Amino acid sequence: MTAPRCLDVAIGVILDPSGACLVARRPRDLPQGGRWEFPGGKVAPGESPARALARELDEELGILPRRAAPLITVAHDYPEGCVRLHVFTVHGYAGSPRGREGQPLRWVPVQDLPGLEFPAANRPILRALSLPDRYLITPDHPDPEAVLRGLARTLEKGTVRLVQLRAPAWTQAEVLALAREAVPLCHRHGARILVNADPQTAAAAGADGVHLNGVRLAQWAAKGARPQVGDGQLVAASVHDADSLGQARGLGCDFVVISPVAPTATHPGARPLGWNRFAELARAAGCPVYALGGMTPAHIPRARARGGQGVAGIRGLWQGEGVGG
Ligand SMILES: Nc1nc2c([nH]c(=O)n2[C@H]2C[C@H](O)[C@@H](COP(=O)(O)OP(=O)(O)OP(=O)(O)O)O2)c(=O)[nH]1
Ligand SMILES: [Mg+2]
Repeated sequence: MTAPRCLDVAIGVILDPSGACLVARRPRDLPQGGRWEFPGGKVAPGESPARALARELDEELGILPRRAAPLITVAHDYPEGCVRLHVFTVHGYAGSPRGREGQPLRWVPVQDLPGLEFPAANRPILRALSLPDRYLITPDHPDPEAVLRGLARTLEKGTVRLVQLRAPAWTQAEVLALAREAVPLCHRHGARILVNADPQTAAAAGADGVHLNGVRLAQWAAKGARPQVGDGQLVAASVHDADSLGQARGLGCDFVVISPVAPTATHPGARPLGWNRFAELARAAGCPVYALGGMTPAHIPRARARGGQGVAGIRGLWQGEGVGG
């Protein structure tokens, strides 16, 4: 038996230059009624999601999108059926939005969106809006001072806002000591930092979340429990195939890193997945995904065009010593 098809829906996250976003309230008598939503609606047979977006924004708001870019695609099972949301950010449009179907509209700063009640399927959309297009992973260097110097130099450039502290060769106590210095350094630069460690170490360091490597991901998946992190804290994971992606989905990870997409000097023996496989896994992820393995900022458009949030990397994003080879 084939699985029932999902209902395809095109959605626009309409942003103004101040960083506010347009939301509408769904009529009470519809599925998910009374909740806030991003304007959009069902993709008609034979229509592309981008065309459906333009038609729906005209029907619902009387505007024509000028600059729309894919943000994320998420599938979600509601009791009444499965929906697949094709989400675009809209940065420019013709006309001025009004609720043509009588629906109340509001402009809300993006950082305040989590305070509104949205349909359950929207959680990954809010996550994607809160995450940057690159995720720096610190190099595996034997000298903690060199890691901190390189991290400071990288953060000073102002392009990195999300960091994974990764020191696989170190003891738990050494990772904690380094994390206690790296966390305030990142926060001073307005960046968030996840520690690749057990959740207690990440919490003890005051980090913004935990990054699960493949082994920890499998352990937590076997327990069937998402690691306990504080409210608003992130849980991320490293994924290499459909099995580990399924584990991350099961734990409700906030985002994942998929690798290796291209050949990488860090793991010279690993067979690259390639961009097509990356795109397939990204579509199935149900959360934002970063491409890792041979990535530089120049690959961000390619990653985004394939459903990714952006790129993750050591060499390609690091501004200090400590990256050999
Ligand atoms: N528009 C929109 N729909 C969402 C969001 N989140 C979410 O789960 N959905 C679901 C609810 C519905 O099952 C489906 C969208 O259907 P819709 O009611 O907007 O469709 P439509 O505009 O074509 O409406 P209609 O012509 O059938 O009245 O997607 C969201 O943020 N915006
Ligand atoms: Mg609609």
